[in-house]
Amino acid sequence: MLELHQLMWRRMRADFHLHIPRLTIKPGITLLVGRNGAGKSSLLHLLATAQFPNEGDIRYNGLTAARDLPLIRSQIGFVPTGIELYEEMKTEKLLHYLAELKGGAEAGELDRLMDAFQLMSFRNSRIKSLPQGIRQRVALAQAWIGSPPYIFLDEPLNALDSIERLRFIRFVAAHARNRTIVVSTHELNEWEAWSDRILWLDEGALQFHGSLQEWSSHLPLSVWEGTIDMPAYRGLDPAHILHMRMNEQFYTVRLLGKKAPAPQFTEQETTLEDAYFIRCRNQHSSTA
Ligand SMILES: Nc1ncnc2c1ncn2[C@@H]1O[C@H](COP(=O)(O)OP(=O)(O)OP(=O)(O)O)[C@@H](O)[C@H]1O
Repeated sequence: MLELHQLMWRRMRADFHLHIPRLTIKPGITLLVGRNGAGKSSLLHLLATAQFPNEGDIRYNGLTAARDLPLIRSQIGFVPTGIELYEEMKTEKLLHYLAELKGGAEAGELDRLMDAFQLMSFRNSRIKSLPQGIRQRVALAQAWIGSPPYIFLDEPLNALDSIERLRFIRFVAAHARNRTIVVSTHELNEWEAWSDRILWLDEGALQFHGSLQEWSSHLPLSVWEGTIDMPAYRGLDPAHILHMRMNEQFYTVRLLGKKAPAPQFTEQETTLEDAYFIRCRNQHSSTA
């Protein structure tokens, strides 16, 4: 469990600060969402002790960086975006080296990780020769060395193909028990079936933290789907349209609204991404 108390961090030479008065992140998968520049990477760097807050602290099951930094770091797996790997090293050598830095791996652990991340056929390839998606898999695999109880992943699906994305999400979900995993992502729908909670940041401030069900409940707009002709389609507010598919002269539309735009529209289940659009719109219109 992670507890944040009066956390304040100011980015040097930038007009940005992250301020979270109080937050408890429980074990399971927490999705960290927000617009570009909201502070997701900043928060992950703080959680991973790659940065330290200017004020306040983070407790890792009661441990604090001020007293217990090496112990905390030994319990963290972190994948930042744009992670730099040792280009000249071969995959297996790199994982062994990183394992040594973390205090060593258990017998067979690196083979199991290379197997889980489909890296066996690249074990003797130099990092610099690997395609982007394979490098990302090496970056993801290293975070699990030592089976750490805290895992922080910054946009981990970047560069992975669809099959690898699903395989990775499944792997994370299978290893989420008794682990606190925080994943920054713009792919809410891909994580929807596998996650426990959402944490939404905007301009460095916490906007929401709760279950997926709470995230998608009590929203000011609903989601509707129906088929209409071109004149009716032209009358819709484009800002409310989520999807549109044209078949001959008719349009099948999925959109946001307080009520159905026409009688043939039916209310749809609100996905995590729909709820994100609704919440962002609502916040924007209330602050405009
Ligand atoms: N290297 C940097 N130098 C200066 N300012 C930066 C740097 N990286 C980020 N920032 C600024 O810090 C703030 C927070 O950025 P951060 O990267 O934490 O946001 P984010 O939510 O992760 O965004 P994204 O979704 O684009 O990755 C933003 O105002 C951003 O412009």
